[in-house]
Amino acid sequence: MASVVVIGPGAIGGVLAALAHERGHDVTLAVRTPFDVLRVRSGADGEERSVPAAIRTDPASVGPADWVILTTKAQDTASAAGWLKATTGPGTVVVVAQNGVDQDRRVEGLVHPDATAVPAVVVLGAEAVEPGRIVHHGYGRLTVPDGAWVSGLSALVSGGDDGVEVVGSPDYRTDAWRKLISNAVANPITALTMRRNDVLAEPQTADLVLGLSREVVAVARAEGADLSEDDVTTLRNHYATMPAGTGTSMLYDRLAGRPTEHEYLTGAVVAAGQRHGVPTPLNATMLALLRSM
Ligand SMILES: NC(=O)C1=CN([C@@H]2O[C@H](COP(=O)(O)OP(=O)(O)OC[C@H]3O[C@@H](n4cnc5c(N)ncnc54)[C@H](OP(=O)(O)O)[C@@H]3O)[C@@H](O)[C@H]2O)C=CC1
Ligand SMILES: CC(C)(CO)C(=O)C(=O)O
Repeated sequence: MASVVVIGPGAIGGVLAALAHERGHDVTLAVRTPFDVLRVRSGADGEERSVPAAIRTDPASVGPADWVILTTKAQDTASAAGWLKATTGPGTVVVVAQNGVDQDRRVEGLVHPDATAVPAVVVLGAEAVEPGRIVHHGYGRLTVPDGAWVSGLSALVSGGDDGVEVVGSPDYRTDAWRKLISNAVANPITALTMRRNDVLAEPQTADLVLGLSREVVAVARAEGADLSEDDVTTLRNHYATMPAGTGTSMLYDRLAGRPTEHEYLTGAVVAAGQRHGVPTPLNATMLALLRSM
């Protein structure tokens, strides 16, 4: 049994915490807005399970753990500094399960110097409908760089009918940028239109989806990621077949009136484009709109 602290058990952290608890691990939830018990539902009509993991609101009440899974929004990482300091020690593996690229750099200087920070690409559809109450809309995969942590992370959250697959990648940079295509397309379009993902498959958004994706691929290639037009095609096919009713984390934030993560998604694309002299006019336009929301 491993000790696991999930910092920010909202949509993603709630699902991962439930899985680790149900697999017999000692799970602590490090929360900002308190709730009585974590509840996770698989699918909008599925059965809701209660997850009696320990809930803590004060970093002084926790100590170093084997695993720390950070699932706050990227812009909230700095506000979790107290938790990261209290829960990490020599040997702690800190999985930064957030969208964007270079997630591990976000915790530099915030974790114990002998802890290991591991970035994770999260492919998992989930929604926090209220603090501590999560709907897992479907699928689940964490992609991390190849390394010793892959089997340990699998033991926390994989297996069974509802487990999350953990994949060790030999080319994590490419995987992170591939995921960022989706986050620079789907997240802004759904958040700005206040529509669920079906908006991405409609004819009036087709040129925008294509143009935004191609800009991200061009920037990603300049960053050393091995992406191509095939990745754009794959994404468009994916949008054509997505289950009805799903949305994006940025849409859920906008619906709930919370700050959005755009600086770490569209903002990261525009900033990298500027570094490499790769034009990103469509992403820059989206960024201006997102900043004005
Ligand atoms: N939801 C999804 O389908 C997907 C999300 N992602 C990515 O995963 C990451 C997590 O997203 P998601 O789970 O949707 O986000 P949520 O907003 O649902 O959850 C984030 C949680 O972090 C908590 N939090 C924020 N700051 C702190 C803090 N200082 N201390 C403790 N808790 C804190 C929030 O608390 P409070 O209740 O107070 O707001 C909230 O419960 C993001 O990077 C997102 O882009 C990736 C793939 C899909
Ligand atoms: C589900 C997905 C892939 C949409 O881009 C996502 O990462 C998010 O909601 O943030």
